[in-house]
Amino acid sequence: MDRMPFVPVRKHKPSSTPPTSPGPCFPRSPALAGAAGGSFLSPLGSSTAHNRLPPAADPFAPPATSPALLSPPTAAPRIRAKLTPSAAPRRKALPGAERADVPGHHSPVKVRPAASSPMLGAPNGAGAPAGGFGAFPKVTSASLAQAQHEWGVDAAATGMQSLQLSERRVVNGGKGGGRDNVLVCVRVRPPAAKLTSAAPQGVDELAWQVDERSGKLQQHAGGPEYTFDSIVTASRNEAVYAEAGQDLVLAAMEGFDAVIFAYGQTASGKTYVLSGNEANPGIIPQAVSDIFSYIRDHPEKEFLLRASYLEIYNETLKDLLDPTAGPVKVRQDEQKRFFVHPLREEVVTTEAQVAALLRRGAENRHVGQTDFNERSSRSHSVFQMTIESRDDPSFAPAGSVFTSPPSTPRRPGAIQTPNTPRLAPGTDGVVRMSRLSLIDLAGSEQATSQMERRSEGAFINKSLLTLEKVIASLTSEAKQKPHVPYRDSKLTQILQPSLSGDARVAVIATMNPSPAAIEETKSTLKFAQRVKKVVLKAVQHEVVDDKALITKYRSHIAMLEAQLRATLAAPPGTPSQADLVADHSRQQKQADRVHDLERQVEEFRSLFLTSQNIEKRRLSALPPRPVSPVKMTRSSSPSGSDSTLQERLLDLEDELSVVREERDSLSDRVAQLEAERLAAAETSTDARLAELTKENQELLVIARNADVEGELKRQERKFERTLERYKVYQEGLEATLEQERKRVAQFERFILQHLASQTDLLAGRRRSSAAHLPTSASVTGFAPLLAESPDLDAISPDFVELDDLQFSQAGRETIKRSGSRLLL
Ligand SMILES: Nc1ncnc2c1ncn2[C@@H]1O[C@H](COP(=O)(O)OP(=O)(O)OP(=O)(O)O)[C@@H](O)[C@H]1O
Repeated sequence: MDRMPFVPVRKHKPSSTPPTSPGPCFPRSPALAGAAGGSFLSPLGSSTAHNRLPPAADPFAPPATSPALLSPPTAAPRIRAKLTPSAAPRRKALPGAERADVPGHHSPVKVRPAASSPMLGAPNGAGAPAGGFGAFPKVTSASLAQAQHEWGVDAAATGMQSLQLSERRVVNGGKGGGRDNVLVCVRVRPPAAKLTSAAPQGVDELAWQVDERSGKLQQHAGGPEYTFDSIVTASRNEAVYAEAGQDLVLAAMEGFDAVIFAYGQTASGKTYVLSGNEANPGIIPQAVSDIFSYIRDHPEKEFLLRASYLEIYNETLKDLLDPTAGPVKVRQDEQKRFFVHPLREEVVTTEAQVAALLRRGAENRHVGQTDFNERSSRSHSVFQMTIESRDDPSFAPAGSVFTSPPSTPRRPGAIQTPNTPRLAPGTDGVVRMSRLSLIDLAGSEQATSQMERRSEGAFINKSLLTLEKVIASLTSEAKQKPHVPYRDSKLTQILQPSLSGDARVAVIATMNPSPAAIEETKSTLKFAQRVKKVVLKAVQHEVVDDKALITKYRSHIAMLEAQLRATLAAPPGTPSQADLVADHSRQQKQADRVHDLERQVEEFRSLFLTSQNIEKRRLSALPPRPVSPVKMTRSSSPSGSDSTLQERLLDLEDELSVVREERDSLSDRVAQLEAERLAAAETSTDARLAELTKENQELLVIARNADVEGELKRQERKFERTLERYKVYQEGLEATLEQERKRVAQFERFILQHLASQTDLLAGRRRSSAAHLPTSASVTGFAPLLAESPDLDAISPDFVELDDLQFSQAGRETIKRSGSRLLL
């Protein structure tokens, strides 16, 4: 399957109605599905089928395959713009999306598709209107029976008797005169009691009487009757899409700008109808699905699609695909048309890609809880798809052989496949460029209990009020056309190019049928009534210069191919023994260059969508189909043995499919090799990176070590110097100490001598006093005497005459510090 589950933009409680089938990504309406083998036939190509009123019992029963689908697609109407000199891009659109609009109310490019077109539906028959929006016939939607079944509402009891018809007539089918009005479809939400399982299962009182057949609506209590293009009460979103979406999507595919917006009070179902949920896909997923189906069904064209997604919150624009980018602004070009810049646009090639993009954008949207809606959109969101297309000159109608010569010479031996470039440089045709805008407006609300919600509400209401004023001015019947205040809000600035005339516009007015919401519903209906009067003159946009992205990409591919040719044509290396290595590396470089150019060409080509590659993408998701024995037999039988042209064609088709398979397997091989090459490159890059990191770390360590060493050395030197200083100091101290020691010893000696002499003297005196010994007795033997004398301790230093002693200053101080009484 090429469809991935579609995740809705907003979270909704699953519809009370079980889906008719499990919800694939962007599931098609069962009404849109083809009959054969579940395969899908373009809903756009089979609009006839949609117009058939489905059986009452099963309003979404698959229609029979339209034979028109099998007709050669060349029968499609070819529409060419007759561009005047002033048809150069009149408005500067989004970056890379310049467009040439055709001025004038009677535009030569405003073409009504032929009713007999196989793409556009059946010949004008019952219910197939002509002209205006009706040029693309309307389809029926769900019946009252379904609505009643879904809502569990007794129509008689609720005053909705008029809904009891199983078929609805096409409302407001045709408008002539080259002018269209805005298409307005009212979508009536189920009553609250049916939305929440928590709510009592009683029947909500309904304030409105709805007649889906005539598109009329009136309050039970009386009051004005409102008439719209269509009214849908069914829960299934397919019904709304059929009424107000599909025609516009088709128009967009044909080169018309188209805008669909949902308007209504908060919680009335705007997001539900636009985005829906997996079980009940909304307008956006259905539109995307149809866009891809249209491409599948138009092999004569090639397409380039891109998408953008932005929101307006509190009058500030935010690019939902690139929310961190700088401020997004609305600017005006020289034609005074507003455009948004800068805005990220992404080229998309599959539905799954678009679904992913929508999911990404939705995650960045502002939502909050209000008194009325658990997840209320607090912003207006604008999802846009830009569609570029052009005729494929190399297209050969179904059944014919692929005969066009390739525009790019291939390398010898390269397999020529139908995927070779389709357009040679210089043969580019006119490009159609259009934009489909799907806008989910924030809900208007009268009052809310929360502060933040209140300020948001003020912005929301202001922009909606400005929208109303703009609509009022546009529909004014005053002779002098009033000023249209587009400028007063971002929303109206963005809508200006569409509302001012050259786009197709549909408004889905959503309403809550409860009496509690009557005032808001009335104001929604009044708005819808007014907007219906806006007259449009939609024009088909064609671009003849190279402003279209499709042309730019094609030119780029041509340039790359030229480079590729030049690289391939480069003379082969002249190997010489001496220069063998250099030559080898040159050849390697050349091969890499070729590979790179081929990859680039392939990458750019893959952005283009054709019925062929879209189908290939879809099939590549399926398991490979074995070649049937019949085919093998036929392809191996000698050519010419089948004489009929039919047989020959079948053979050729088989050959073609073999070549395609071969091509596919080669592409796969290329992809595999590329992946291997990238992996190898990555591995070697990783290895080199690791090496460099290691080296770097080592260098860092070395650098740091170098530093540490330096630091250590510095410290060491410092320590050494300090040590030296200390050594000197120590030496000084030691010298001083030595000196002091000497002095002390000297002093001791002196004292001892002094004591000895005193002792001697004393002893002499004693002797002389005792035996009259002479006082000149020798002091020899003083020491033993000193040691032995018990009286020595009693010798008082007081006897020493300090003044007589030879002390140094230091010695004196030492003695002083010792507290000796010598100095006292
Ligand atoms: N037709 C419907 N069928 C079933 N459920 C619906 C339908 N319309 C709305 N709902 C439910 O009603 C609730 C509110 O719907 P939704 O969020 O779409 O309203 P809203 O108009 O977008 O509100 P807001 O302006 O606050 O964003 C949702 O839970 C949604 O599922």
